Amino acid sequence: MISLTRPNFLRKALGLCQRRVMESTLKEITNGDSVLDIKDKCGVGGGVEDMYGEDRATEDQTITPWTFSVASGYSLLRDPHYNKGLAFTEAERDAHYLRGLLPPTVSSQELQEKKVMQNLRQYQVPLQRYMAMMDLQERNERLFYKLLIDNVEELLPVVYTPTVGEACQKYGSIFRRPQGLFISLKEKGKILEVLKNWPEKTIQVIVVTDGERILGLGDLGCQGMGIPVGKLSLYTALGGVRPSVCLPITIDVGTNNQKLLDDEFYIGLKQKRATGQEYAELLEEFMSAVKQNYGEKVLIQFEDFANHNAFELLAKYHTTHLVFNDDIQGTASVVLAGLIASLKLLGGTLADHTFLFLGAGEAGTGIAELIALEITKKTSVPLEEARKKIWLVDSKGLIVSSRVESLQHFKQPWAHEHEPLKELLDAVKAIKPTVLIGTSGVGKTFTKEVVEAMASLNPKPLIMALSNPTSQAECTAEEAYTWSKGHAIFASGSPFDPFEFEGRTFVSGQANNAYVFPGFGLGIIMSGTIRVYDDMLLAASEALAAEVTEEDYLKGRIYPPFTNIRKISANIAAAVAAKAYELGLTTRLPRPNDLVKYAESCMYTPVYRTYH
Ligand SMILES: O=C([O-])CC(=O)C(=O)O
Ligand SMILES: [Mg+2]
Repeated sequence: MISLTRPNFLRKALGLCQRRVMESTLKEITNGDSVLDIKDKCGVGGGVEDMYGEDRATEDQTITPWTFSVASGYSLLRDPHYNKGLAFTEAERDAHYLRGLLPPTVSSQELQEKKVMQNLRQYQVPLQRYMAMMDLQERNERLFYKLLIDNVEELLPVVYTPTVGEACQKYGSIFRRPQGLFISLKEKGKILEVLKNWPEKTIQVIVVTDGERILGLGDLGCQGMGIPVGKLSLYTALGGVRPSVCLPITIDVGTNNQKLLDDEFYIGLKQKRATGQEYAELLEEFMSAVKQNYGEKVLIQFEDFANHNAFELLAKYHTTHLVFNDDIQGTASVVLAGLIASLKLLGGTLADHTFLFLGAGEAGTGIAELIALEITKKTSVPLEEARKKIWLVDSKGLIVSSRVESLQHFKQPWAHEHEPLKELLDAVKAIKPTVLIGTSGVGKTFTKEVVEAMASLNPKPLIMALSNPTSQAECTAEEAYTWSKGHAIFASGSPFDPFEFEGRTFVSGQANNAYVFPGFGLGIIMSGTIRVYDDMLLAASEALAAEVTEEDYLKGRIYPPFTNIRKISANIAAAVAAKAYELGLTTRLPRPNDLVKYAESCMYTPVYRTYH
């Protein structure tokens, strides 16, 4: 097996030369002469795709002297990309020097899957399951993804919210092997070099955090790394983006979390967060280095930045880079999908409803803006008017015009005429919303009184408790159904088990951005889209809403089950790509005729490959 440590052109060269290389003794080829040698022998030229210092245009750039070799024997068993454990066939054991390194039995991937699932289920503590899954990812990547894809409903809460939240909180203590790239203030001036230390040269998606607002858990500094790692494993499992093109990154500018600063096991910089110019300069260096190293078409997903930086980074880079903020845009797209779907149960159009948010940060204002945009697209109502159907409450109370001077800029469009109100309950009574959405990051804020008030105002109140993880949910599924006497339509950011109330089983939906970002990213990558536009988010929302079936509605859910997520992702990818083609933002030309089929054909599958 050729291990994956080579530049783009080498990949091509290898395709042609693999046999010749395999036939010659296992030789290590370093950069420079021997690499060029291979290129010559294979007749593969350099050119515009070749950005790793092997052509004239980039010859003044420094490079990392990665080597590649044919993995076999002991090292093959320890290479997570190629290891198959007991599933190596007799022929492979002969051809790859594995005899004696494995016990005699040969298992199928299915049997391995059954065994690992059995083992996982024996762990009672969610964090133990998380650690077992991370170990599997480190040991046998394909088996990890096979498990995740085949058992998505069961394993999503393990590798993603809520357990990933606890994992980040304890990341220092459970740390075994580094995952992803850490870029700290110490690397200032050297970020391009750091990127070159990553063994993969073709990267299509980066998820990056600075750890300042991890889920609803606050500043977890460098330990936020669990989030980019988890999000990218969903890119692969749910969206079919190959693991080798995914790169998790944590930018460490310090932390203001005193508990972490005092923790002897903390893995990050032990200093207060850098802000202002120092922060902006590091981010600027990062953004340019990414573009320089990976080109225009790498998707950079911002994740779990604090409000001020999240909005600023998106505003600053959306015209020059392929960027997407999951918490602002991904969450908005998923919630809008749920709202569109819920109209079948609630009746009317979006414009007929009144929305009240608790929380006016990234998710709250992002969702609010996308709802307003959808209303303007569907009616002739101008944006300003559409916004008036949407109200937000922040930690100081209802956002109203008398507060406008003191509001952060992203809240200002929501400052409508109204008397000031401090409490959510008062706002519910005064505004009379049909839809209540929690995006505050603060748990237990949809109290019994609030839910009862919603139920007294509406025959079917729509209640979304979006904050993550479960501990931060504004209310639980049980509370929403019980307090509304079974009338609420409920969705939450983290999963809740089905709940039985007065003989009826309610299955709530998980309004989590995980429904959209994997398919959204796939659509962008497969079409070679170079910028993200809001219309693409709307297309994703409509594609997701279209996946909700009668059967789902009967159970009271406004999202489809995650079991079908690969098909859903292909449809979202196709809808996003179709919109990008329509807007002229794509570079993969000509446009494939059947975008759904094309999306499916691009998707990574984790079945074992046969090694010759
Ligand atoms: O990660 C999740 O579950 C959803 C999300 O982006 C967040 O809560 O920040
Ligand atoms: Mg997030």
